Amino acid sequence: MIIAVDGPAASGKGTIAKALARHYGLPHLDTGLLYRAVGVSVMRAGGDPGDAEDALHGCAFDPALLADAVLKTESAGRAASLVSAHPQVREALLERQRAFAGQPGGAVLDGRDIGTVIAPQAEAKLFVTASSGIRAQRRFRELESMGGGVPFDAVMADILARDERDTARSAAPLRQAEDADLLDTSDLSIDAAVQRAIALVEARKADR
Ligand SMILES: Nc1ncnc2c1ncn2[C@@H]1O[C@H](COP(=O)(O)OP(=O)(O)OP(=O)(O)O)[C@@H](O)[C@H]1O
Ligand SMILES: Nc1ccn([C@@H]2O[C@H](COP(=O)(O)O)[C@@H](O)[C@H]2O)c(=O)n1
Repeated sequence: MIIAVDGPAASGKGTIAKALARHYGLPHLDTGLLYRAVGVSVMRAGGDPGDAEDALHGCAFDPALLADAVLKTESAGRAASLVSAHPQVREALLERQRAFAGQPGGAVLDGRDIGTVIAPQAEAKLFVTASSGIRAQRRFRELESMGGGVPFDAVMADILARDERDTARSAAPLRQAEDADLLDTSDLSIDAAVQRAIALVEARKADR
C-alpha cells in the first residue's frame, strides 16, 4: 500500500507519516529532506538557490548529507523552498521518489506533491493542514528546543513566505489531490491526529 501525505510546512505531516509507517510496517521517505539537501549543497558551493543552474548542480549532493542535522535548520528550509521551484530540480529528484514509492509492499511518503505527481496511484492520500498561526507556534517551539534564537515574528514570516512559494509555483505546486482526505490538525494533539489519520487510511482500505 502506498500512503501519500502532503501539506504545508509544520502542519504535522512528517509526524503523521512516520506514525503511519510504524503502524503499517512500511518504509517512510521525508521528501522535504531531498530538497533541503539540494539547498544546503548549493549554499555550501557558494551558489544561489534561486538560480536554476546552481540548483541543478546541487542535485548531485553527497547521500551522507541526508543524515546531517544541518538539514533541520531554518536556512536549509528556506533554501529548499527556493530550489524546489525549479522544474529541473523537481525532474532530477522525481525517479528517486517514484522508485521509493514503487517498492514491493508499498511505502509512506510525505511532501508537497506526493498525491498529485509522485504517486497519483496511492491507495490513501492525506492532505494535512493547520492554521498558519498554529504552524508557526509549532515551528517556533521546535527551533527553541534546538537552541532557539529565531524570533516568533521571523518564524511566522517564513511560514507565510513558504506557503506562498509552494502554492504559487508553476512546477508541482502544493495542492490537495482531488481524491485526498483533508486532515486539519489545528485543534488536535499529536495522538489524536495520528488516530484520525489511521482511521482515514482504514476507510480508504475498506473502499478498495
Ligand atoms: N498535532 C500536533 N500538535 C502539536 N504539535 C505537533 C502536532 N503535529 C506535529 N507537531 C509538532 O510540530 C512540529 C512540526 O511537525 P512536523 O515536522 O511533523 O511537520 P511537517 O509538516 O512535517 O513540517 P515540514 O514541512 O517542515 O517538514 C514538530 O515539532 C512536531 O512535534
Ligand atoms: N515533495 C516536496 C517536499 C518539499 N518541497 C519543498 O522543500 C521545502 C522543505 O520541505 P519540508 O517538508 O522539509 O519543510 C518546502 O518548503 C518545499 O518548498 C517540495 O517542493 N516538494
